[in-house]
Amino acid sequence: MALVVMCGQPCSGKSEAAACLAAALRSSVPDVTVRVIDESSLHLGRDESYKDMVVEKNLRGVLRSEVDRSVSRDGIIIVDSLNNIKGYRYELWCLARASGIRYCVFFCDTEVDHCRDWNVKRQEKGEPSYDSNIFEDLARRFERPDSRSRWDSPLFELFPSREEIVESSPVIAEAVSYLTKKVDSKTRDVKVLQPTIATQSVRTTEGNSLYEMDKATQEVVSAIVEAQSGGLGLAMNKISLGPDLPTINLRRPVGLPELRSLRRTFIKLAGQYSLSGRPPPTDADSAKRMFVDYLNREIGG
Ligand SMILES: Nc1ncnc2c1ncn2[C@@H]1O[C@H](COP(=O)(O)OP(=O)(O)OP(=O)(O)O)[C@@H](O)[C@H]1O
Repeated sequence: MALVVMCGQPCSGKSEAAACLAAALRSSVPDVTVRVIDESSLHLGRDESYKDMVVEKNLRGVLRSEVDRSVSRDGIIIVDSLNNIKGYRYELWCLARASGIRYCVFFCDTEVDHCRDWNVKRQEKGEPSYDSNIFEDLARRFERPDSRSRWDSPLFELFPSREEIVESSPVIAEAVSYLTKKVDSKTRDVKVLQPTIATQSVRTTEGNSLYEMDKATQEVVSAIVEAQSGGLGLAMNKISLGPDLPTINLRRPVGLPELRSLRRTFIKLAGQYSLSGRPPPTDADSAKRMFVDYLNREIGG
C-alpha cells in the first residue's frame, strides 16, 4: 500500500515522529498492517552500524533487503533510519515503484545543535546514543531532502525542536490522509507509483540470462563511450545501436564512471524485483532495449 521513508540528522526525533505516525495510521486504518523497520528491529546498534563506511553500507543493504521483502500492496512500511544519502532514498523509491505503491518522505528538520544536545542527554542517561565522533561525521554527511526530486516527494516536514510532535499534529494528519485515502483518478492528488521496465524484474535465474544482460549492457556502454569520444558533443547526441533498437538520446555528455554506475544500478534493479507480467530478456537485443529505455529515462533528453 505504501512506503514511508523517515529522514533526518542523527537524534533529530525521527523515531518519535515515526511512532506518532504509526499510531495515527493504526487508529485511522485498523485493518491495515503498519510496520516500522529500524536498526533495532533488526537487532543492530547505532555505533556498530555507523562506525565506518563498510558497516554503514552493510546496514543500508540489510535495511533495503528488509524493505524489499516487506513492501506490499496491503500494508504500510515506515523505514525509520537516517536515510541520509540521496542515492539511498532513490533506491527505496525504486522499491516502492517496483511494487506499484504510494510513497512519501518524512523529514525531521531539527537543527544540528539540538540533535547534538539530545544525543548528549541520551549518553548521560545511558540510553542508546551515538559516539560523538560518529555523530559529527554523520551530521556532516547529511544530504537534505529536496521535494523537487521524485524520491523526496511528497515531502512532509516536521520541526521537532519548535513544535511537539503528537498523533494529532497537522502534518501527521495530512500524511495519514495522503497514505490512506482512496485514489481519485480525476484529482490525481495521490500518486501511486507505477512499475516501469527498469523496476520490473528480469528473471535472471538462468545463468544465460544474467550473462546476456551483462554482455548486452556492456556493449551499450561501449557504444556510448565510442560515440562520445568521436567528438559527437551535444549537437549529435543521438546514438544508434542498430535498426531494431531504440536510439539513445543523451541530453548531455555522460562519462564512463556515470555510465558504469547506471549500468550497475540497472542490473541490480533488473535482477532484484519480481516480474509482473513482462517476459524476461531471452536475448541480447531485449536486454539492450531495456537498458536503453532505462538510460533514456535517467539521462535522456
Ligand atoms: N522535541 C523534542 N524535545 C526534546 N527532546 C527531544 C525532542 N524530540 C526528540 N527528543 C529527544 O531526542 C532523542 C532522540 O529522539 P529519537 O529517538 O526520536 O531521534 P532519532 O532521530 O530517531 O534518533 P536516531 O538517529 O538515534 O535514530 C530522544 O532522547 C528524545 O527524547
